[in-house]
Amino acid sequence: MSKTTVFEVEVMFGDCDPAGIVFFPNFHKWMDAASLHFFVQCGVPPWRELVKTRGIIGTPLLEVHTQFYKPATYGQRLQVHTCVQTWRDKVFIQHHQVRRGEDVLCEGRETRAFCIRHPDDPDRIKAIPIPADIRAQCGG
Ligand SMILES: CC(C)(COP(=O)(O)OP(=O)(O)OC[C@H]1O[C@@H](n2cnc3c(N)ncnc32)[C@H](O)[C@@H]1OP(=O)(O)O)[C@@H](O)C(=O)NCCC(=O)NCCSC(=O)c1ccc(O)cc1
Repeated sequence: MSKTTVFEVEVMFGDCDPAGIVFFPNFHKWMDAASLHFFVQCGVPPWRELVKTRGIIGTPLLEVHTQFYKPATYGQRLQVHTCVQTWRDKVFIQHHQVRRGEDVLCEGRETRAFCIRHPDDPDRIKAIPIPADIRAQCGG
């Protein structure tokens, strides 16, 4: 079963719209930060190391689905609970639940892939089969 990690966020005034509620792209920014935090917490080296040792540039996003249930505002502390819901051959679905204590504010499901630079074209990237050792580190 996948590990679950928790990434803490303190909402700042500048994260909010004029009505004082968090502007939605910020939830996606925090989910992306929580995604990398998940792998680092599982013992996977950060991408700047993996690119040098294995050519892996990171886990770009292929698809995202998010539902928003309750708003948040500045001065609040949020927790992003992250796990990998599904592992396929080349892609995985990472699930993020953004909570304020017991309250669930929103949930996102991101489809991501481990990618390298395309061997034939430096402007493109290419998904690789999910490395078995990384999957095992994440409890997959
Ligand atoms: C990811 C790709 C390289 C995959 O292309 P290919 O290498 O040719 O892969 P394939 O077409 O063989 O597909 C591989 C798998 O991906 C799946 N796939 C491919 N595209 C998609 C999309 N768009 N949605 C869902 N699933 C997809 C496909 O179904 C295959 O799944 P399995 O059958 O289960 O294996 C290419 O689709 C691409 O370049 N997409 C654009 C990625 C992008 O620009 N994302 C947004 C910005 S990057 C970003 O936000 C980021 C975050 C974190 C980081 O660490 C790095 C970057």
